Amino acid sequence: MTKTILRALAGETLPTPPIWMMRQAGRYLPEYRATRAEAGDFLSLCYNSELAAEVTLQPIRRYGFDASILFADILLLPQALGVDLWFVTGEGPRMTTTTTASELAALKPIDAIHDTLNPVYETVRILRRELPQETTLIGFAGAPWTVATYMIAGQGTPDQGPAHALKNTDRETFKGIIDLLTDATIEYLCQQIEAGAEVVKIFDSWAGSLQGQDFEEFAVEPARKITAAIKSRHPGFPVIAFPRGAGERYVGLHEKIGADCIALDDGVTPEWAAANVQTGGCVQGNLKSSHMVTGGEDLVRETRRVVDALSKGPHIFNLGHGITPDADPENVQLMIDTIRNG
Ligand SMILES: Cc1c2[nH]c(c1CCC(=O)O)Cc1[nH]c(c(CCC(=O)O)c1C)Cc1[nH]c(c(CCC(=O)O)c1C)Cc1[nH]c(c(C)c1CCC(=O)O)C2
Repeated sequence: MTKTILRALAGETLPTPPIWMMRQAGRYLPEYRATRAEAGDFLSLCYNSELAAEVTLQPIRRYGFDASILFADILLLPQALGVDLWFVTGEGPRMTTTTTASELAALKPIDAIHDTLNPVYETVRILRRELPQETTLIGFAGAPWTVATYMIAGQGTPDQGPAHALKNTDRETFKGIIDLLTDATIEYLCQQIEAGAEVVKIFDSWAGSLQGQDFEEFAVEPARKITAAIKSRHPGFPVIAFPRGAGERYVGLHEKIGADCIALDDGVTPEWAAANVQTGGCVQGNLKSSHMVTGGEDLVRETRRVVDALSKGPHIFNLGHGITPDADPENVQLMIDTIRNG
């Protein structure tokens, strides 16, 4: 029997939506913290295929989610292109910046990325052997714009200011970065697919800060190119696009990007999404992740609200963004019970 997530992605309306959560393998789980300590640090965990597979499996064992997402990070790709990457505890990622034509030219050729990323493909192979038969394996990459915002600033920024500045002052170099990331992402995702990923998701966490034509050119168009290349090499292969913060621009995105599913953040209501986005195909989302911290009746009510609002079309239940380290694991169970038992 076809796995539930693949059925939803193919456009089927299911009586109970399949469930997974962004960042489901993460610091809110004691077993994750233990394995991360064993690995030493976050990046060592990403490149240790056995341990990365182990943390991917932990939330599947604990909760029986319908899908698991490969444990890795969107910033491994720029690292594979030759950028220095490290994580500062309590602050987040840091990397050497790429802001000039010569720095762009000094990056490694796309063919070389697999030397660094091979352990990620090995994680995928291990997972396909070890996941329960009914669990779908999702691979992923960052969208070019979101990855570029980190490469240009050298860190996370509240408003992606440095990337917007480069876009406006040296458009040629900026476009060169986007084009390189687009092509590299295609190769990266295709290797994940060949290793056994059954769906891929493109994370564009900062899509919402692109305005007007920039949104079309640097959020929609790269996602469209990546999706088209994947589907030309692997006909019918399902793709989820997550242009976070798209707001009203979520309308029509299935068609524009060619994706099978559009993932929704919590900036739109599920009722609005049912009327305006789900009409184009499967949607994923969009419970506020703060309910995993606060729990209680609000969690139950809002979970039911998302399920009910999106029940008339293809829907994969998820949060609007990743679960946070302060979430209570019991609230995750309450959410799942609410979805599965009404
Ligand atoms: C912007 C971004 C990154 N990484 C990612 C994004 C896009 C999605 C989003 O907006 O959340 C995506 C990502 N990061 C991670 C995954 C694995 C799959 C999953 O569990 O969803 C995925 C899909 C693991 C991770 N990536 C990171 C962690 C926490 C690592 C740890 O300290 O153990 C995990 C589980 C670290 C990370 N990685 C990144 C940041 C900014 C941080 C630090 C912030 C934080 O600490 O939460 C870059």
